[in-house]
Amino acid sequence: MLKDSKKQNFQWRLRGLKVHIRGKGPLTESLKKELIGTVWELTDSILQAELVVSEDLLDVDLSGKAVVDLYPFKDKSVAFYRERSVPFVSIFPVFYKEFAFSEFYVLEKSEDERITTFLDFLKNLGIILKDVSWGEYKEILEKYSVLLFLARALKDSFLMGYASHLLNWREETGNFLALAEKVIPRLKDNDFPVEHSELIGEFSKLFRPPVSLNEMRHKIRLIDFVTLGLIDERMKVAKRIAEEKKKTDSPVDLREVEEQKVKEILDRTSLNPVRVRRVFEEIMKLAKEEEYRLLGISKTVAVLGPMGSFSDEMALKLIGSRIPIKYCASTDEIIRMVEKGEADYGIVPIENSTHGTVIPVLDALLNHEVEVFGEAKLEVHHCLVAKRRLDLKEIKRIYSHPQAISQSLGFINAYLPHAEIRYTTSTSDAVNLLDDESAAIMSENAARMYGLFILRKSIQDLKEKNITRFYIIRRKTGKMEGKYTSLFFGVQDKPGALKAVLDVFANKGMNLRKLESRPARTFLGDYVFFVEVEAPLGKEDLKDLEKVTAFYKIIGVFDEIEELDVFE
Ligand SMILES: O=C(O)C(=O)C[C@]1(C(=O)O)C=C[C@@H](O)C=C1
Repeated sequence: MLKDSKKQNFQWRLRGLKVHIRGKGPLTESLKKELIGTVWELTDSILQAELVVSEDLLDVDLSGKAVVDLYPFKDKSVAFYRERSVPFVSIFPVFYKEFAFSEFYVLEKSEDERITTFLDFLKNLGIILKDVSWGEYKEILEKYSVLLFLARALKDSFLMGYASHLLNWREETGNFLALAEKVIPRLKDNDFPVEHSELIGEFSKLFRPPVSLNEMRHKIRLIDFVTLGLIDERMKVAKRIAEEKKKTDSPVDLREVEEQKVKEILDRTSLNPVRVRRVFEEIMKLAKEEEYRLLGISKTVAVLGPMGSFSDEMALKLIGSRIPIKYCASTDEIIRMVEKGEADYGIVPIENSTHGTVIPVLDALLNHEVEVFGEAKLEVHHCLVAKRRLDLKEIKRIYSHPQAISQSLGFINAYLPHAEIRYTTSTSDAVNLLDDESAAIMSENAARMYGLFILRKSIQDLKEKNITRFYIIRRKTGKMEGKYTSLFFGVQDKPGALKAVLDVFANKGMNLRKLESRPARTFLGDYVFFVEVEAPLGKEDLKDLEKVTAFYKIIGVFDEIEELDVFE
């Protein structure tokens, strides 16, 4: 127990062992530095062990003395004692005030009577001594860092600093002074409540196999506590990352980073990979929620990724920031995410002035429960890009999204007839496939973002009016506000059935902007129709539609929008 922490010479008693710290004058900054000690010098009487500490081992006169080495980075300290032929025992953990520990690991020891007496003394205190190899020691050090993080959860500021240090121990090895600088401010009050030591002592049991059911339950409780402390710590780091993201306007949600992380984790476990994945995905979800909250973002927007796709460009135009964007691998995934509530909004291309309707989007809108509540247009210019400067005739393959390929067919047929066309899930995704003999078609922005070489600009067939129209979707609300209505319908297989539906619109003076037919996927020749009507359909209109259709499904009533509010 620490008796007097304010005076220069202070001592405490732990399980009968009196520890005395030597020092002159008041507790100065330099003495505080010394408190980060590493060696205990064993005097004649073991009960008067004296702590002689220094941040620099070389300062200590060790002649004729035996030493208890407490320095955590033992490859340094053990070599030091060996070189000087000082009898020593190298133990872990640092039994500073945490003398409550019930286990000590002994890494190396000299044959010396004082050392033997000292170790016997520890044993008599009920402490278990375990000999460990260097490999085991490294593992223990890492586990110990987890333990110390618990101390952090307990708001013990000294151990808090030390714990964070230990987690970075590889980087910090050899930089003891820097460590001291970090930890010393935390020693300011010099107040180490002993309860913490005891609790930490409890936690040391984490490393001992539990025997009774009670012990096992206790151990699980402790592990949960430590896990929570670590998750909390993780959240703090994520929030700091969020601040960085704000500076660079980078998205919070980074699927590729997450996927890579999960892969590394799964490589290290033999547990059920599906469940382990779920655990970590949930933790990352928590981190993302915290990041969004911190950044004042309450809504997220799913678009086709990776960054640099035309959908990304559209989103940036509508939102003004990439922070709320979630990048998806396909338009189908976007629609599913919105349907499930995993993203508040989705931005999907519905048609292009050169290539026409984006069929996969149309089909997905029929099969999922989402609602279009806005539309927006983007002028699209394509560039031919490559990893290096290439002559067009050297290009063996061209990678891009089917829409971009189709919009640039004139150029491809004229200048790249020899090249093989390979489709990608988005224009920007082509960057992941490029090699030295291939080119991609993507936006100028994407090419710059990925540091690609622009071989030709504006290669799309329609030079001025290559425009893509996007639908902005959300989960179904049933609201019917806006100038336009999108709907699917089916009719009976009889003459004039389609005309009867079109007449409903014609008789009401409603112009049609778009008409498509899609296979109903029942029998050959069965179709579902899609129309965009230049009017908001009301209850009466729907009643009239019901009379002439086999079914209908409203996809949305909407207006053209210029911005999308994610701060609501
Ligand atoms: O690495 C980041 O950018 C983070 O914000 C951290 C984190 C995570 O929790 O692991 C969170 C969100 C990103 O989707 C990826 C990873």
